[in-house]
Amino acid sequence: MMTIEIRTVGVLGAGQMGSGIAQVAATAGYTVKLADVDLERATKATSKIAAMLGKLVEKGKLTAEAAEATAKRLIPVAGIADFGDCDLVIEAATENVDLKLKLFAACDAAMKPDALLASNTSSISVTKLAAVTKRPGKVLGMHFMNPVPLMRLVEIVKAVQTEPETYTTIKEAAEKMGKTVVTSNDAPGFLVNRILIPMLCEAMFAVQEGVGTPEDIDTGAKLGLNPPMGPLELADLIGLDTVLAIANVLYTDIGDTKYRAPTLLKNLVRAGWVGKKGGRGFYVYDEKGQKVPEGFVGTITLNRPDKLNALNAELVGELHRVLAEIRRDKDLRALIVTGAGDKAFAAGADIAAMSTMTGPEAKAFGELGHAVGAQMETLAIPVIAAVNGFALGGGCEMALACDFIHASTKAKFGQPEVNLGVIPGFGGTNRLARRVGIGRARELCFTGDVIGAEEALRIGLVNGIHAPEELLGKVKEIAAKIATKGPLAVAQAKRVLLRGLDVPLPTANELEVQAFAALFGSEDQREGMAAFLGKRPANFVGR
Ligand SMILES: CCCCCCCCCCCCCC(=O)CC(=O)SCCNC(=O)CCNC(=O)[C@H](O)C(C)(C)COP(=O)(O)OP(=O)(O)OC[C@H]1O[C@@H](n2cnc3c(N)ncnc32)[C@H](O)[C@@H]1OP(=O)(O)O
Ligand SMILES: NC(=O)C1=CN([C@@H]2O[C@H](COP(=O)(O)OP(=O)(O)OC[C@H]3O[C@@H](n4cnc5c(N)ncnc54)[C@H](O)[C@@H]3O)[C@@H](O)[C@H]2O)C=CC1
Repeated sequence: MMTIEIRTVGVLGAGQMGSGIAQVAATAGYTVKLADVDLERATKATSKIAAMLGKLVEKGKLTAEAAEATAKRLIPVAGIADFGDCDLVIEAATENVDLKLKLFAACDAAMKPDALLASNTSSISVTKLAAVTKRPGKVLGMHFMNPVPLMRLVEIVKAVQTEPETYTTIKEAAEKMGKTVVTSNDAPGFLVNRILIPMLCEAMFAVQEGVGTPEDIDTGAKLGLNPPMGPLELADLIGLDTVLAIANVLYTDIGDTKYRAPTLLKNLVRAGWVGKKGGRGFYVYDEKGQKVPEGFVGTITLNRPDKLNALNAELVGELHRVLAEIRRDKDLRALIVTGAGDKAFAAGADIAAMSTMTGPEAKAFGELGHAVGAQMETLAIPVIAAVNGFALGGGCEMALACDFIHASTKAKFGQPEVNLGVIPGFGGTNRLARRVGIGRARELCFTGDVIGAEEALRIGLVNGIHAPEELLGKVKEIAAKIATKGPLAVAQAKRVLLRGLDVPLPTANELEVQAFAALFGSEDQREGMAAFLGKRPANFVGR
């Protein structure tokens, strides 16, 4: 029986696997139609693939002409209805049996009768998928490995119904994409995941039972068994939702409790911590997908929400103590300050407590506030204010003592002390003037006006504004990014930027050059430059 010649390939699902499959198929010379839940996602993925091809050109691994020709062969489409002229469709949507059954039926209806239909599923029965189509003989599994452009294997899974010609044609297509093929019959997990997933789950059980930390388990596996990644790093890369889905298929279809998923895995997925693609799993990742060691970012929450986190002696004294502890912590690389509740960062110094103060008492309180501000400014690590609501009076001043501020769109800022017959006593005059300029600082301090987040952004009081529910996540991302940089370098940058504000420019430049030179010879300087030259991420130790 003649089989179809493959010229146009449809890829359904433009996530990490679908994008990789589209890239290798287009590189192999196929015209590729890429679809996801909508055209926007498919277009975004296509642009990402084009950027990836650009990087290969920069690295000399692909010619500019080849990259351009490959990018031209990639066409984002709105959905399955556009697969009518495809000779092969490879489904790479989320690992969910009901979804895949639905997508297979829809693809079958849209595709021409002689076209082939493959699934990149990691575990779901291909026989079951074939059975919902009118072309069961033309269906099979085409299981690529992650990351697709780098991994050489494709596991072809024969459904019970798969015709020999379908297998041969797909094997040739996989080989044209530069892959080596192994063949599996249709059984839960096929060959590779039957072996891999129990191993990943066993590593998770070890964490769950407190046998070892994720870091020790991964290091043990890497150095003791020699795979390029540890099992928990690999689980994060695959996607914990995908690992859970595969584990569930193995457990349900084989029926042996040894395949059950660990509660820890279920909980991480419930929390939305699905691994590298979601920014957090067993490890935390920055937006470039680089691992951020945990424990490097600390958070202080001003916690008196019933009084809008107003600063009383107890709260400020506690802050003083905690900051002193943080100064001694050699592991922290960034600190976030935020307010409890959804209404305030801090609505100022406690007015009830201040109302009975004498001049000398007020002086002592002001000095305590300034001591806290100086503690934050002179910490070696950056301090970021996540302003989630009112930041008035002492609250605004506390945010100003942080290195920079991000705010929720609901945040409000002001120095309303003149309404109480006093002036800011915690740095609100001078730090505000340095942040937004003397004219704006004067106006805010003289009028007591309260401004919204947009205006605060416009005048440079805050660096960014975010939806309230996204604020802390965004600030954590920034802090996590800082935590991946050289801690000594960040500390020197913070020191020079602060001290340089108060001295003439030539002196500030001298400070800079001294700090620049002082970093040479540090382990971090050697590591940072060696990592760049070795084309690998740097692993800074803060020495
Ligand atoms: C003991 C002294 C402190 C020692 C620490 C040292 C710190 C550093 C010393 C430096 C001294 C100088 C600091 C400084 O620059 C001076 C100031 O900060 S003066 C204060 C400036 N802030 C304000 O004027 C804001 C006052 N608050 C408001 O205007 C409103 O609360 C606000 C518009 C923010 C919100 O209004 P609304 O939504 O209607 O909420 P409520 O008003 O009902 O507030 C709920 C609850 O919280 C209490 N509260 C709010 N702000 C303060 C405050 N600053 N002090 C004390 N209590 C506050 C409010 O009274 C309500 O409490 P209930 O018990 O429910 O009535
Ligand atoms: N992540 C991995 O390491 C590997 C995953 N696989 C398999 O590849 C498939 C995809 O996995 P990933 O790319 O990792 O997941 P992913 O979460 O990165 O991508 C899934 C994509 O499917 C899309 N999608 C969901 N519903 C859809 C619908 N109705 N129509 C069109 N698109 C839809 C999503 O929008 C998303 O872009 C799964 O079957 C998985 O088991 C196979 C090998 C390795």
